[in-house]
Amino acid sequence: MSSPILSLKGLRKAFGALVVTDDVTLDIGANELHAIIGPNGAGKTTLIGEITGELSLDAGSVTFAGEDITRLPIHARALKGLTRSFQITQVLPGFSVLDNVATAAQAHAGSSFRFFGRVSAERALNDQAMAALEQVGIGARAGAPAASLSHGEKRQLELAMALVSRPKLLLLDEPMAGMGREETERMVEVLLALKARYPIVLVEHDMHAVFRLADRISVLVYGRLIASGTPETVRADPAVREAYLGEEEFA
Ligand SMILES: Nc1ncnc2c1ncn2[C@@H]1O[C@H](COP(=O)(O)OP(=O)(O)OP(=O)(O)O)[C@@H](O)[C@H]1O
Repeated sequence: MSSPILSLKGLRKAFGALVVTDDVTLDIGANELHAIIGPNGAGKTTLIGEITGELSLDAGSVTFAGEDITRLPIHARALKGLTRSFQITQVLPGFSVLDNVATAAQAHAGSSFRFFGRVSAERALNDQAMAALEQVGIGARAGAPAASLSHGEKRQLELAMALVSRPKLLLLDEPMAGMGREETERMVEVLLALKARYPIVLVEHDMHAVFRLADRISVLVYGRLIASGTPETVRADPAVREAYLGEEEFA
């Protein structure tokens, strides 16, 4: 692997007596979509929280784009391009889809537009927002109120809001959650296009989606990585098959 965009070394975290991250060491390549799978309660969301800085670690280190960020707070990590989408994004339902994304772009840009006039700054933010909406496949909905979007379109909007923060790595926690077949298929198509532009860490329960998207897969069980490798290796791994006993993707 060329030098990884993200390196996790010996991560450990316990909630009381419950060890939820148990000596996790993992490299995420600069050009890969890396899926993290595992049964309910395995510690996947916790691991994402440790990467973003929402959760503190008991031990271990996190290196991002060559820099040790273990002690950096969440907003400092976000500014460096470590971008989480889903579960924390605030969509403003009364605003249009475009305004939601433009507002997110402005929040990220901070004062960097201060040399522009107000009108050209607004135009630049709107152009950026429109480009992000096109990338996630809902450009045609730009003028609609966010409240009128379907569940699947809302997740696409959240993804567009993540894209305008100029991510160096996208962390996606269950982007297909609550979606029907068609919406899932649309999101898979969006992510297939995005993975050519961004490295992605994907936590997802939908195994069809995972196997279509992932370059590599890591499997967490009770906070421990039991396997990590290409989809073919992971699918054939006896320990993984045991953890996923009965699931058709591993049959
Ligand atoms: N703040 C907390 N305090 C105590 N226990 C917690 C806390 N957050 C998570 N846990 C526990 O840590 C374990 C891992 O939870 P986590 O949500 O990371 O799992 P997960 O793999 O993402 O699960 P799912 O697939 O169901 O979303 C679970 O047993 C959960 O109950």
